[in-house]
Amino acid sequence: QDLNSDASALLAFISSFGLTSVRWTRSKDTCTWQGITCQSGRVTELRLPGVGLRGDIPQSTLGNLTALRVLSLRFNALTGPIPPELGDISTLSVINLQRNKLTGEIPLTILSLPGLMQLNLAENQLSGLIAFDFAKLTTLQMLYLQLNMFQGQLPDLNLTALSGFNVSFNELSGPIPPSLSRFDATSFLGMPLCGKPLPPCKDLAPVEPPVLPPTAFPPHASSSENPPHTIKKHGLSGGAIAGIFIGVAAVLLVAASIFILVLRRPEQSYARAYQVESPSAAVALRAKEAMGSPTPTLRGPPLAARTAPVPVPVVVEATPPRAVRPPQRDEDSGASAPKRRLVFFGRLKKTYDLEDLLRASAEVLGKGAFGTTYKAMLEMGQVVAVKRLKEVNTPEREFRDKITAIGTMEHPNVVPLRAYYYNRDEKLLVYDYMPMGSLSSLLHGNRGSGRPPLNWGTRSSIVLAAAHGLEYIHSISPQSAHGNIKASNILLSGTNNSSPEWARIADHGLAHLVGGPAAVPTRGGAFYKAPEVTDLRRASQKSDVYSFGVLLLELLTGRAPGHADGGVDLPRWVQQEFSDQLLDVELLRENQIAVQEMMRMMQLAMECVGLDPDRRPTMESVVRQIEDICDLAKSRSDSMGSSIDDTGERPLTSRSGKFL
Ligand SMILES: Nc1ncnc2c1ncn2[C@@H]1O[C@H](COP(=O)(O)OP(=O)(O)OP(=O)(O)O)[C@@H](O)[C@H]1O
Repeated sequence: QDLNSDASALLAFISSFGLTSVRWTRSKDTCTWQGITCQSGRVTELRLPGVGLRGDIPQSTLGNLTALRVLSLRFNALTGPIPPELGDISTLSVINLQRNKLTGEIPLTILSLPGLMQLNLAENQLSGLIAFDFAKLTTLQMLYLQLNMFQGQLPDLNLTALSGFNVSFNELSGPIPPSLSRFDATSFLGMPLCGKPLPPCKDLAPVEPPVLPPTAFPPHASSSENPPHTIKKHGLSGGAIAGIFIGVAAVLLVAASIFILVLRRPEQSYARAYQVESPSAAVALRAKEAMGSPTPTLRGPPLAARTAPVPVPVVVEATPPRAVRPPQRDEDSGASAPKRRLVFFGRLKKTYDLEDLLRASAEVLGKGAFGTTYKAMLEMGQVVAVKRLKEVNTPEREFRDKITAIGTMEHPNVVPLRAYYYNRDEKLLVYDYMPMGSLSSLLHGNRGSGRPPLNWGTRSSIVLAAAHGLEYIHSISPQSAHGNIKASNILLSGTNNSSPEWARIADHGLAHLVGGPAAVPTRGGAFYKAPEVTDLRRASQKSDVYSFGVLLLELLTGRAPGHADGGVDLPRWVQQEFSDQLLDVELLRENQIAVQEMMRMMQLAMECVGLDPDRRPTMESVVRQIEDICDLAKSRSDSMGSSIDDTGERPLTSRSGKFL
């Protein structure tokens, strides 16, 4: 077999889909075709992510590509079964069919591939058992099967090379076998599984805490919510109940809380993204989002970033040495070449391009009102945050003008937009990655599980930084407003809170950029919204001030808005009971002077959340007032002349050093 027979197989494959955006023709060298890589005169890689392939994968085509190493047809609309003939391609090391509509079982032939390293079949409609034959794939490094309909129990797969694994949101049940217990809880979400890293299968066994996603969402603020449907209490044996009833109750409580922490986020995320109420409904509807567009997903193991509340690995592609590719760009997604460029802002040297982005390792950080945000790790080591916008109804010209205005903003407390990509089907925004995640996860994440309290000095320095950022946005023009100020849009750049840049505002300008129904707040965003705002696009500077006031109240009370005191909104709750009793328990260790500062800050917050927009202060005034309050703290700490205050914590004003 040779390149000619490879070309025939490829043409037979593509022609079965009828009209596609893929233009392969015999008149050009096969190795220059879109998505094709050759080595030693054979086709070794076939990558056509998100090109709109619709229909069954044809039989007797791909099987003839006998030198193929990488097959990536992710993000298409492929239906029918996975062709068993893939198992005949003994050279295959990467198969990525993520997010299609494939049905049936995984062919056993694939499980005999001698050098398979990455298998990503996530987000399909595959069913059947997860066969014990997986154990034969001794070279397998990544196995992603999440969001399918696999049933039965997990087999004991002693795959020592496996470093990425996810079976979340299938129909599996029973114990997690010991060989898979080294993966964290996020690999097993949404199903009645038990055993490490989830709570043990027997209720009376001691509860081992699962490995929590580092920023698993919170805490006390959400305890009133219904637990996910997978949380089940099992019956207890009679003797044990008699003996240790109280102990068991406590253990169950802890287990349930841990479960809520682990499971709540992904459920929220999927459910929110698909506007449904449960993961299973989300599974059913997710195909809606699956059509046709390339996503920055890529290679390498998913990393557990602190900022990734939902570390669902979206990806996988090649680790094998890549062949030298022809100098073509953007071939993966099939749109016209001239427009397929990242447009960069600012003076920073351009060190990557769209293709690098598409090939980077990616991990979902979360889904918001405007789309999904990914952490992308570029091959050259750089890490960026990529927001993939959904439902942009703004005409191209207007989009480019608005995004340019956002891109030219420059302030130490505003997350810089570095580049964007625009075509009809896909809009990507590239931001600096903020490694410490959001204020929301810092404030609410892992509460009660032993994380150090977030002291007043740290909180006030975040408030001041965010206020500076918002003041800057408002200074651009009288109409310039953020429109979506909330704790998950305040991001932290590192652990050094003495750096003026350490807290920054994200998502600036997006409410105005994205037209249509997407301009609806998410993740509690509604609870930060000023009462006069019905559409985020109509947000004003005064409505930003309102949202900022809610944020202040959140930092002071430690309560996420919308959940305070059984669902009462924060401004009303604080107005009713304005007192230091409302301060976050984590702040109770602070001394009396600090409490006075907090109460001044609470007063300022209440002015910000006044119902009459005209009577709310400007951000300029808010900044001055916060500076006043912080200065008070400074003089107090100076007069104490010690680096450790009488609470045993760092002085309030030492806005320096590490906060954790
Ligand atoms: N530049 C970034 N660096 C690190 N994390 C980020 C970055 N941008 C966003 N994130 C995180 O990614 C997650 C998803 O963000 P995204 O902006 O898509 O949604 P959101 O903030 O939850 O909602 P909304 O779209 O309403 O703002 C959030 O947890 C956010 O803190």
